[in-house]
Amino acid sequence: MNIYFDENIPFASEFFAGFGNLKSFSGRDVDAETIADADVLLVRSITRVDEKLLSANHRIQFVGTATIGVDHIDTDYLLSRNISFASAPGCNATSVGEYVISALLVICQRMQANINDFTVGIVGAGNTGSALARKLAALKVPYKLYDPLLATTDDREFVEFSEILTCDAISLHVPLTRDGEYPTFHLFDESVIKNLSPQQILINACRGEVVDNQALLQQKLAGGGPQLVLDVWENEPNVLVELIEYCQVATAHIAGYSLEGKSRGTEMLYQALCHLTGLESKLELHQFMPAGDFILRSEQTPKSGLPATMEEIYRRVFQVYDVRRDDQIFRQQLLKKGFDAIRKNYPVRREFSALNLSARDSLVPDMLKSLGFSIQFSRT
Ligand SMILES: NC(=O)C1=CN([C@@H]2O[C@H](COP(=O)(O)OP(=O)(O)OC[C@H]3O[C@@H](n4cnc5c(N)ncnc54)[C@H](O)[C@@H]3O)[C@@H](O)[C@H]2O)C=CC1
Ligand SMILES: O=C(O)C(=O)[C@H](O)COP(=O)(O)O
Repeated sequence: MNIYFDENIPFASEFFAGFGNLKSFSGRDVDAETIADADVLLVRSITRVDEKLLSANHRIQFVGTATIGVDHIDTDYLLSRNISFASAPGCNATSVGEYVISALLVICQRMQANINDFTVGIVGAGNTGSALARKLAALKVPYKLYDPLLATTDDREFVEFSEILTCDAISLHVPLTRDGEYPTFHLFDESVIKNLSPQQILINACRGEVVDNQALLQQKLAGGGPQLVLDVWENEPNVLVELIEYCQVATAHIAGYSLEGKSRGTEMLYQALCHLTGLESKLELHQFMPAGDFILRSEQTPKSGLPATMEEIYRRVFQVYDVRRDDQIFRQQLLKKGFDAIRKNYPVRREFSALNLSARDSLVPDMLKSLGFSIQFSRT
């Protein structure tokens, strides 16, 4: 069996060597000829899988994407050729939630605001939106959910889109869709954006095309528009460079790039391929995952003035993930190295759960635990 995989899929060799011959490719450059003899194709979000890519291949049985989003896959075409398909729903949802929490704390610190005074509007209440909601709940930050597709079947309380637009921060967690009753392409178009005030925060960590980037830029040039946290951009890798200087946080589509998040995607495809081939699923991610290794550097501690408990939250969140690192890399390296190179060389980032703390070392162990950190509550 020939297994072709994107070179940016972590632990691909560890998980898939048992299935046959492994060959890696560059996700942006792969073409029909390269994968003509693939039985299995494993991609990430930058590879469009469609008739053009698979036209020269008459043997492929399985396509997997180690991502949550599937907007790069022509699933109708796969179905028409009876090719099995799997994605990795939820694999990096925690990572996205932690990205948004880190970004909100950075902005609160800059504004000298208290995160508990914010209400966060979450657009899309699936895996990533819910991961964020759980972390906000842990911090006792009020939030509202908008998801018209879930509203009729889900027990949680939902609000109208218009109510979301009044929130202090709005965080987007929808798939990119162009059809159906609730398409998300340019859900935030000029008419929506122009009604957001400069005091509001707009966070996009789903797909760039959900927000009209030109309309954002025009609002910013006119002196208006919300404060921006942009992880995703229209037309990646060719982003609207002029918009970057207007962002509080700007990053290279890495919200989901924790080592755990990316690797869970690989593990989920392994499980799907085991299922398809009838092979017993013996490998588990924890066999390959290194221990977390965190050193708390003095510059990561927040400025004083916060309540001690909140200071502890800032300290621990930034100890594991400070989004300013990725913002700085993006601003410094985008023009010199390019969008894809920043993503390819992404430094190892762990999730909050990789930091093991003793309850005795913390002022707020319960809150940190609910936020996702590993806390040992010992009796002695
Ligand atoms: N920046 C990054 O690194 C990452 C980005 N993503 C993106 O985030 C998207 C969402 O991920 P998940 O939450 O895991 O997906 P999900 O499928 O679990 O949840 C998406 C939710 O959005 C809702 N939805 C669909 N259309 C909507 C609309 N018009 N208005 C409001 N809600 C709507 C759906 O009903 C669903 O509940 C993915 O499709 C992917 O494109 C995902 C992971 C990482
Ligand atoms: O899972 C998703 O959906 C994402 O957006 C991924 O984090 C994107 O990562 P790449 O597939 O582009 O490496």
